[in-house]
Amino acid sequence: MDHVDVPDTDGLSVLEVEDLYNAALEEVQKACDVSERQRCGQRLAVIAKALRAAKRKPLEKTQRTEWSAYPEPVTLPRCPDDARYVKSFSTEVADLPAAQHFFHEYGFVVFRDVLTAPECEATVAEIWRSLEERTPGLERHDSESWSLLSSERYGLPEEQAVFTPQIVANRQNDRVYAALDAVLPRMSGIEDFDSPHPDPNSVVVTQDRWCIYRPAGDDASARTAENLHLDVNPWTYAGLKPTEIEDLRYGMTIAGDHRFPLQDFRAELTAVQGRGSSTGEHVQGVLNLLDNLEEDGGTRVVPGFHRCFMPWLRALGDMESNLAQSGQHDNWVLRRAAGGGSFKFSNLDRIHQLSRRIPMRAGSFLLWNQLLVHGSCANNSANFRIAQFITGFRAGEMSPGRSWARAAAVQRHNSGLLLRPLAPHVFGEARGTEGTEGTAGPADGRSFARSEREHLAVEQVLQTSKGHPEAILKAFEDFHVQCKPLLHVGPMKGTYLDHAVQRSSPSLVLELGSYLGYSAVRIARLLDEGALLYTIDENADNAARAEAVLRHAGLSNAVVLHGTLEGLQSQLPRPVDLVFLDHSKALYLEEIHRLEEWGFIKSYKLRLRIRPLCSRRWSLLLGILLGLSRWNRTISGQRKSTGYVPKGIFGRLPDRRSERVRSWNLGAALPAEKPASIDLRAKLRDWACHFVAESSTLRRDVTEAANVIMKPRLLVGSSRKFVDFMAAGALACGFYRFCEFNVRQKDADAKAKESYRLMAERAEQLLEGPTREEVISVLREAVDAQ
Ligand SMILES: C[S@@+](CC[C@H](N)C(=O)[O-])C[C@H]1O[C@@H](n2cnc3c(N)ncnc32)[C@H](O)[C@@H]1O
Repeated sequence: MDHVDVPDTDGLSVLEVEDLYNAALEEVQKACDVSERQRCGQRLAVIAKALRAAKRKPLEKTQRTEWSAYPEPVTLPRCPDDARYVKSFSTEVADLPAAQHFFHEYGFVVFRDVLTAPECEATVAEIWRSLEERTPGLERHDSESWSLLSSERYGLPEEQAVFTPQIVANRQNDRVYAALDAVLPRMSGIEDFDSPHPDPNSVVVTQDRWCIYRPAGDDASARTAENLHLDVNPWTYAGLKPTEIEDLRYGMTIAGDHRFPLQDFRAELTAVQGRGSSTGEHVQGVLNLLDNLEEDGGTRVVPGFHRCFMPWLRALGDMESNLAQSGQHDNWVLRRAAGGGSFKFSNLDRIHQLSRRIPMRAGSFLLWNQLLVHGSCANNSANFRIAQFITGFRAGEMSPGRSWARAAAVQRHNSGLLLRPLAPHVFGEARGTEGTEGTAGPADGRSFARSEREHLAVEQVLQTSKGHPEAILKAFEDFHVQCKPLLHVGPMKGTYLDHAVQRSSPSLVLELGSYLGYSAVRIARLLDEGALLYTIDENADNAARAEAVLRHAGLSNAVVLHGTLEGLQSQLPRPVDLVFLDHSKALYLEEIHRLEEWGFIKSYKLRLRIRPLCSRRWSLLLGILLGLSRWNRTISGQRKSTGYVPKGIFGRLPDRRSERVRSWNLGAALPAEKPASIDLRAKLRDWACHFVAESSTLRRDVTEAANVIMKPRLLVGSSRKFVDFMAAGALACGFYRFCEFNVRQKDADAKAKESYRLMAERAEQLLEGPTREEVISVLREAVDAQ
């Protein structure tokens, strides 16, 4: 492990450690290579631990004078049939007015029978399963092993949001939705509501986690810490401090730290800015999974605090005088990402006397106004306390950009899980273009399958570029690097496209594959007066987007048509002076024949997209080196190109068919040993002809990772190093697959690891004597033949 420079935090205030933490987090986000990121991540982990320790220091005194701003103590109404529980309401329509009245009065309300007993049991079982998997030795029925359950972190799991089947199902539960809908403030109609959610008043559920308090009885060390707080930065909420909530992209940007891809889901609660009311923009909630009595520990609230929020805040003064000071333990604000924060109350503050525990039955759903001070009490009983957190807000609160990014992120995390009819409301519906990977739910679920990246990209381009072609190109390129990879030709190959246009000064250009209009803008901006570009795309959404982009660029010399060459040929003028084929590689050859046959091209020079990038020799190398080819598979009867799989040196990938997009089984597809019958020479020539330099569509971090491995080899420049290039390519691909499947998606198919092992093995084989010599000789021959 590299040396990690960690500051000494002893004697620092919570605020000072918090500042160190924020700086360290920023460093992780800025780290530009894997090892730096790892080093910064280790440093961050140490500081995070110090911050947790600093926050746990005993609170000693309080000097607050704003007590007069607190609400009057109350006695809460109890359930008529069992006074051990707080009064509750059903989610039946007839019961809702009374529930709403209660909510406005006290700032919280309990809905009963929201989850059925089997749903509670399934959720509890899922939580146990997850705990047992991550805690060796823990067994739910073995009370001896319960000591392995940590009471740190308030009984919360490490991840900031959980995506397991029942947890996700509960987020889409009809009664959960009805309860949230009943108490959230409604939004008035919003013009041009451009959001993946069907309606501004759709209830969006937050992606949260669960908690478990083990029976602690008299064992103080097993109890979770008690606390009272607000999950909002009061000054931001009141508009006295800025919020960056609309900049949240939920881990969808490269800049977003992939180690904390879920932190934005937290920030969306803590960085809320109110719209002038004390109703609270969000409601927070606890879905109670076991009967929970007073002594079992769990949520408590300060009834009525929401109505005192503004006077209390005024009494506090400005935010700067409420930051924790060194050596002083008091009520204080903890600043968090995006201008958000939370407010912690000292253990000596009188507000503790005003708090009330909310005992409730299993299946009940407790909701409270986010402006209500709340927290938890320790479990002193012989029972478990287990609950799922679900909070909600109205979709209309989010700008379209944030809303689309959120829907796409949730879609990614929900991958493969059952989606119900409420999914478009609670998660948003990320629609997108053909050819993107899908995660469609089963028959009863709504389609929630497509990527939204094209939608987001065009939206960003239209918003950020001022209608100048160069600015538009730059906006696409920025989106590709900073947000999500696009399929556009990109600036590097685009330069060669520019040269081709400038060299031939065409009067009529035909482009197959408009996509979002990037290459069309490139071409059209260079055309002479009177010249025309026809660009066609078989995807209607893409054709419309390209049209919008070209209009935004003010390029009236480009005509966008929806359809294929075959369908549109009668409408297209001919002959053309330049054709840019950029639609489907599998179609190139037959389309060229058609173009000839139908009189579009009389004579031609064929330029492979990669060719101008480098000399012939280097293009050959690059093709082999990348060793990447689209792997066609059949999904629902349609051939789709779903990703990049390295073609193994010793075997061709069979056309494997699988319903599960993620189960790329390279390991099984490639034989571990070199088959005796393989014609290596033919194969290498085959590669030389078939390479497709798709680097523009690979993720930036992947190409970067590949470059780190390949660059030193490329610099050598000797033909003997070809094999090293190939081995490096295999390693880079294996590395990518390893990252993609095992780091970004923790629960991904274990076969990915196996495939990485095989790729590494293959790289080794390439470096061995006889194979190496054979490959070198064939490569020389192939280069000479070019
Ligand atoms: C690689 S993208 C084109 C990128 C674009 N030229 C650019 O650089 O901005 C491929 C596009 O071809 C379209 N496409 C695929 N098959 C097609 C076909 N047979 N006819 C027309 N368009 C097709 C897809 O819908 C997609 O939008």
